[in-house]
Amino acid sequence: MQKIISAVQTRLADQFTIANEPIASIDLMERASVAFVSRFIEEVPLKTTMIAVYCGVGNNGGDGLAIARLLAAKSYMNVKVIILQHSFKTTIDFEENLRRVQQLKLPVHIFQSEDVLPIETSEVIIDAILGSGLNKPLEGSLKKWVEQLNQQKKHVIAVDIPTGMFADEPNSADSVVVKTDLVISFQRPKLNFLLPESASVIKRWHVVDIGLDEHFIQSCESELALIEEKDIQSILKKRDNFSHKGTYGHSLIIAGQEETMGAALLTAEACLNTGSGLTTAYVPSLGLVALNTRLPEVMAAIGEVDKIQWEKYSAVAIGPGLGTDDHSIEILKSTLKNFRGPCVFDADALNVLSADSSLLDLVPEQSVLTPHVKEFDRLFGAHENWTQRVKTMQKESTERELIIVLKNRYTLIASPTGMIYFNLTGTPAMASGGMGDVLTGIIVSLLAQGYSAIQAAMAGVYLHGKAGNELEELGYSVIPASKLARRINKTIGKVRSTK
Ligand SMILES: NC(=O)C1=CN([C@@H]2O[C@H](COP(=O)(O)OP(=O)(O)OC[C@H]3O[C@@H](n4cnc5c(N)ncnc54)[C@H](OP(=O)(O)O)[C@@H]3O)[C@@H](O)[C@H]2O)[C@H](O)CC1
Ligand SMILES: [K+]
Repeated sequence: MQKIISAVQTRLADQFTIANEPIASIDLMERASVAFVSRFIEEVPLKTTMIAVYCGVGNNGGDGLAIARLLAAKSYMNVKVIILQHSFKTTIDFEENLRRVQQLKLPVHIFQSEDVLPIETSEVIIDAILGSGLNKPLEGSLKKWVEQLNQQKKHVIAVDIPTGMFADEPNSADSVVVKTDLVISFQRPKLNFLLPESASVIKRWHVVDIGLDEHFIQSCESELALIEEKDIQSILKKRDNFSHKGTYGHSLIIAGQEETMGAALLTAEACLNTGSGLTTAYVPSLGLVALNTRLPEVMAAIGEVDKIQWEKYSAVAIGPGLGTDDHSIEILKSTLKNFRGPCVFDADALNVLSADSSLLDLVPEQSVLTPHVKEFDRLFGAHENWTQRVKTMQKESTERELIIVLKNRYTLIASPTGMIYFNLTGTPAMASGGMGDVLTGIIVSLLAQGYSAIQAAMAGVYLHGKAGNELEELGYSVIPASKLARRINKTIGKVRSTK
């Protein structure tokens, strides 16, 4: 698990590393710039590319100057430096790197506040104007310059963070930020890279290790963390000799209506392929033929709700394609009343819960809720931005002792301990109907196999995304959910075998 730290904590990590490694501040800047350049070269391999490095006068600008020098040393022939003198308060490391650049005789153009920037002729712009030191929205000449750069639609690569973007607090909707194709960021992604609002200014981001003290970072107080593969490997148990289907639990999936049987099938198929010992689907009788034909391993439960033998099941998933009519409400109420084991609430189950908060209050502790953003807002109220949603997740999860999985490009998982885990696996190729049903099937299967609710949510979300990444690598530009429901089996095997 990697802690995500704030801009303030990053500065402390920087100072701690300088004092304790020990390393001179200028050498840490050099190390960061070398790390940037090694990734930059992969992105822009052509040495004749015309590159303009836009620098501020703080340490982000200092990085920019060092990067310009390092690129020239790597035989990039057309590197120039533009210094935007937005302030006369330069840093020592900026001054030292300026001296080194001037010795090399690289072209350096300095612009003062009142100056108008000429049209940029370079193909690539490196944005080293401001980094994590941003303490207010861009205004005045800086704002004007950045607006002008954005209009030119160049290939822009930012150093650490796009100029004008806060690392860990929301930018207002009208604030001006450098629009980037790639951000090469230091040591950790910033919180805001992981929230959807960043999409308008960041196409891709990549983190490079600059050797900040990891022990210090991991000991920082932070309730935000990134899930890593090794966390999932330590969760996944191997299937023991002499184990049998009874060892791996019995999942009940309550899903589907006549027109939405596909949701039930996808959930059941994913559940089966994730290793639930037995899987039963409670579906309308009209769905029996489809279920028996498509998934012979899955048993069907049909008929009156009060005939369900709840004690047979180790875990229940309720909601995909269930509808919100009276019958669906009755099934949900019965589940809340009768089932004592772990439960996943998804899709229409969440819609019913949001329409009746007294039912939401009955959701047992340690249940897993898997809303997408609209379902989340229906459950917990409208939000102005994602920073607010992160706070709400944290509050609702700790107060209600629930695991909340807020599905997104980087899915967030809130634990009742107050921690928020971000998952980085997955791909936009997974943005297709039925993907959520598959995730629900994976999570309920893990619950039935005896994993705790937080383990099932974390492993489920990670493996779901990883299966998507693997399919994309196999050439799928869009991934049908059924494809992923079948792939998950292999993904689990691979993650477990690399233990
Ligand atoms: N910590 C690390 O991992 C390392 C970071 N490096 C690089 O350093 C930057 C952070 O550098 P810093 O000098 O702290 O800050 P910036 O360069 O981002 O900003 C410089 C100053 O600009 C002023 N400021 C802030 N907001 C605005 C604004 N909206 N308009 C105008 N000016 C602004 C502010 O000064 P004040 O006097 O106004 O307070 C900033 O201090 C980090 O991103 C990395 O790129 C190291 O090189 C390696 C280690
Ligand atoms: K920057």
